[in-house]
Amino acid sequence: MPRPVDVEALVAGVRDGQRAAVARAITVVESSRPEHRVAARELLTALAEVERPPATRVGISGVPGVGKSTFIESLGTRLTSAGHRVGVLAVDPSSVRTGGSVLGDKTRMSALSVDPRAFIRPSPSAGTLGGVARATTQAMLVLEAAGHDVVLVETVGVGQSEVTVARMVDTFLFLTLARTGDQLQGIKKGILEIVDVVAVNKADAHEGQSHAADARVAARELAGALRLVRGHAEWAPPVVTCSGLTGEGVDDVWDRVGQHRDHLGPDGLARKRAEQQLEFTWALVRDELDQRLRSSAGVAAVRDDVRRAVLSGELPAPLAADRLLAAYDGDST
Ligand SMILES: Nc1nc2c(ncn2[C@@H]2O[C@H](COP(=O)(O)OP(=O)(O)OP(=O)(O)O)[C@@H](O)[C@H]2O)c(=O)[nH]1
Repeated sequence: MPRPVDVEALVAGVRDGQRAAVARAITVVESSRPEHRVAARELLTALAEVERPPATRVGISGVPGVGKSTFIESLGTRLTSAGHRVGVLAVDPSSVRTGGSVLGDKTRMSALSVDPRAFIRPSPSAGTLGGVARATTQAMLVLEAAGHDVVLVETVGVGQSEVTVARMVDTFLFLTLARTGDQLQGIKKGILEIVDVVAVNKADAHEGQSHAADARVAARELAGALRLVRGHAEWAPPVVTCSGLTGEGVDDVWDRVGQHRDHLGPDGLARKRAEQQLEFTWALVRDELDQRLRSSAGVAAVRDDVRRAVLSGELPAPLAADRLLAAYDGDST
């Protein structure tokens, strides 16, 4: 039997920043159990009333191996030493498929995971990217109500995960590595359109040689490429170099995040967040519709027939789509 949720006690615990309450509250808001959904709504409504200045929400992305965990460990411990309270969340679309949670792995952030001023939560595996995004957005609200003034959301560049994260944060930071030749190789064009700050990581001595100069060349090339892609946009994303391992340049990266925030200003930030809420609303609706389509009895009844007819060339795709949609509509009316 699941424990019943004492929403009032949970709200009080979260408000006091008690770790156990924060962890439990996140479990409740992430849960898809019907009894939790009711508690989650009550909880989120009550937490929304906790007055806190808006936290700094930063998305951090980069390919596997770019050094995200090491960077977050370095940045996070600097921030907590400076008096901040830091929450780390993760959006890992691969956990949707495997049911496992990879990102936000505490063992890879050994100092931050035992830091009393930090709270790390791995990616939920909530069924779909939309489900993960919903869970993470709500976890972010819990962390903020608990007094975390910085929330870092880590993601890898799989599928739509970067765009999803960019839509839930104030500033999107992309970590990359210096490459010889084409700096853009391996960077999805879409990334350049959504980044606010870029950092060329591992700008240190490794494999027996210094990579700081390569990183600076890479940063210059990337800055040029960004100017081409973004044109004369209001904000020209800065490209800096850093090393999560030695900590060099990490403060500079954070300064750039701060500059981006200053550039938005309080009104810009409020507008951005309001627009994100609207986009998120529709993303949730699309996600839910997709789920309903998959579980529709009407669609299930005609699916095999339609499949056979399309494969044999009997039924053109637009007509096939109409048939599936009619079956779905029949289901929902
Ligand atoms: N030289 C150097 N190596 C680094 C740096 N940051 C991370 N590494 C190394 O790069 C490897 C990957 O680091 P992680 O921090 O686990 O990277 P990640 O991007 O979180 O990795 P994934 O789990 O694969 O997504 C590890 O072997 C780190 O020791 C850095 O700034 N400089």
